Amino acid sequence: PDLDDPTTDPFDVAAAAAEYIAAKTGVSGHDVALVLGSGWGGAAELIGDVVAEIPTADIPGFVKPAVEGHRSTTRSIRIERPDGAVRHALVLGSRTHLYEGRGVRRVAHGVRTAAAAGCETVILTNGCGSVHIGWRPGQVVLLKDHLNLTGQTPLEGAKFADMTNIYTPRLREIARSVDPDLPEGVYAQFHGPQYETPAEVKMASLLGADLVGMSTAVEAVAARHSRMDVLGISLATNLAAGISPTPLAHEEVLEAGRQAGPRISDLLAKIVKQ
Ligand SMILES: Nc1nc2[nH]c(I)nc2c(=O)[nH]1
Repeated sequence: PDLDDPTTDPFDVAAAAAEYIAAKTGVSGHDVALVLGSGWGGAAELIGDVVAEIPTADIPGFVKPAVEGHRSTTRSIRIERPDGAVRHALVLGSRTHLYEGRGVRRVAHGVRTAAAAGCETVILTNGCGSVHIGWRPGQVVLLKDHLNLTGQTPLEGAKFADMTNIYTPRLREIARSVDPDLPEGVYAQFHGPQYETPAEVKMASLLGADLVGMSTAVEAVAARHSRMDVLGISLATNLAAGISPTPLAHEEVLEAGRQAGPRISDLLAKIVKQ
C-alpha cells in the first residue's frame, strides 16, 4: 500500500510496516520506540543489546534517504531492567520532516509504525534553537507542551483527539528522577526549512515557546492520537535567531552537539531503563 495514494489508509501501511519489522527482527512486540534527533545518535548502543538491525528504506512506507549514502537502519534493542524484566526498544532509523515535502503522512509514519508494533511509549528527541540566552548550546530540556505552528496535522477527518498532557507527566517525572536539574519547556514547531527570523523568534517567545524547531510536535500529535505515552526531549544546539547579540559561530553549534552527545545518550539510556 502506498502512503501517497489518498485512498490508502495510512494505518494499514503502519500495520504492514510493523508486521515487516516483527518478521525481520524476530521480535513480535516492542514496548518503547525512540526517534533520535540531531545530536542523539549515540544513545541506541547504551540502551541495551542490539538484537536486530534492518535497513529502514526496506520497511513499508519508509522512503529512501534524501541524501544517498545515508542508508539508515532501524534497530531492535533488548533491555534488561534492574528487576530482571525484559523490554524491547525500537529505535527508528529515520525521521521525515515536513520541509522535505513528502507529506504529513510520512512525518507521522514512524510513530504510527511504532504503535502498530506494540509500543505504548515513544520518546521523541530533537535538536533545536533556544529563545533563552541562558539556555546555551548543549542545554537539554524536557518538553512540557508544544505549539504546532506548522498549520498542518497528521490527523485526517473527524479525529477530535484530546491533547491535554500530550507530554506524559509520569514520563517527565521519570526523566527528572534521572536528572533533577532538567528544565521543562514549550517547543514550537515551524515548518522550515528556513530558520526563523528574529521577529518570528520573538513571536514564538511571546506565544510562550522556549524552544523552536522543525520536528516533534506533529509526531507527538500522531503518537497521542495512537494512544501512546510521549516523552519529548530537546537538545538546544543554538540560540535562536536574534537572541544572541553576536552571531553564533557555526563551529560552536557543532561543538555543542559533539560535546553533548555522550552526556545526553547516557541520560536517555538511563531514562529508558527505568
Ligand atoms: N526551527 C529551528 N530549527 C532548528 N534546529 C536546530 I539544530 N536549530 C534550530 C533553530 O534555531 N530553529
